[in-house]
Amino acid sequence: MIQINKLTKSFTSKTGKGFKKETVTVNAVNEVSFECKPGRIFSLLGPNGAGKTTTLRMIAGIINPTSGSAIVDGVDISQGNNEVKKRIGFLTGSTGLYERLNPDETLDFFGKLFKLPERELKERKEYLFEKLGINEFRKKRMGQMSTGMKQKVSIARTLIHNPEVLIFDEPTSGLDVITADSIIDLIRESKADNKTVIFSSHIMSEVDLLCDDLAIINKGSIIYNDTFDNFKRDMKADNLTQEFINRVKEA
Ligand SMILES: Nc1ncnc2c1ncn2[C@@H]1O[C@H](COP(=O)(O)OP(=O)(O)OP(=O)(O)O)[C@@H](O)[C@H]1O
Repeated sequence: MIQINKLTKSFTSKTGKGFKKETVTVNAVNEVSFECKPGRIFSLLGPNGAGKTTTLRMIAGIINPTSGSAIVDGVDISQGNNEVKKRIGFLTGSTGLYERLNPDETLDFFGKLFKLPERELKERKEYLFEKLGINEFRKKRMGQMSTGMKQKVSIARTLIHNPEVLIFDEPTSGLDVITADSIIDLIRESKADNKTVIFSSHIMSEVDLLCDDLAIINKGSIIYNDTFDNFKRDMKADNLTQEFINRVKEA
């Protein structure tokens, strides 16, 4: 379960030189509240720069909110991010991988970091490698892999400790349809295992495949938050993408 209440993030930066130096504040996320339930997939949908990544990074304890609160699997994020990290798997575009390691070594490394017992680590690794089609390149160094291969390994590394809460920031970004499909399949399986899943996207077709609950974020504020069934039922446009565009423009 994820419960967030009035989560807000402002970034302040300095621009210009000498006397012309100015402080600029960007209100990236503005009093955002929503709830993600176990056994359901929650989509955070929004155009570029809407505040999706910033929201997810706060939930994952990577950055501190300016104000507001988030409870992740019973843990308040303000209590420190180590407890939160044990409970979540966070996949983002910048998920780090060591160039010199192969997938086998990578998962061993992260499994040990989470103090997984050896047998559990082995079973989990084999399951994820099979599920994501990593076996054929499990001994290849990360530095020699394609974008899609790296993304698969990033996902396996994110899920190695079998977390209760899965946070995916644009999980299929840059992937071909076959690779994207195996990731969508894994997300569905996590839902069947009663995990809490949240993913961000700006691709409506992907949302259509996975979503149970939907929030649309625009310019840092939530402009829609309901079940996906209700979204489809109340739709005025001919298709989901157009409905999304209309709602963002009308907000
Ligand atoms: N570290 C930062 N410093 C200053 N501004 C930032 C920082 N991170 C994000 N922003 C700003 O906050 C706003 C929201 O950015 P964010 O990355 O959360 O959007 P997004 O919805 O994930 O976009 P995209 O779909 O393009 O990835 C943007 O205006 C962005 O420029």
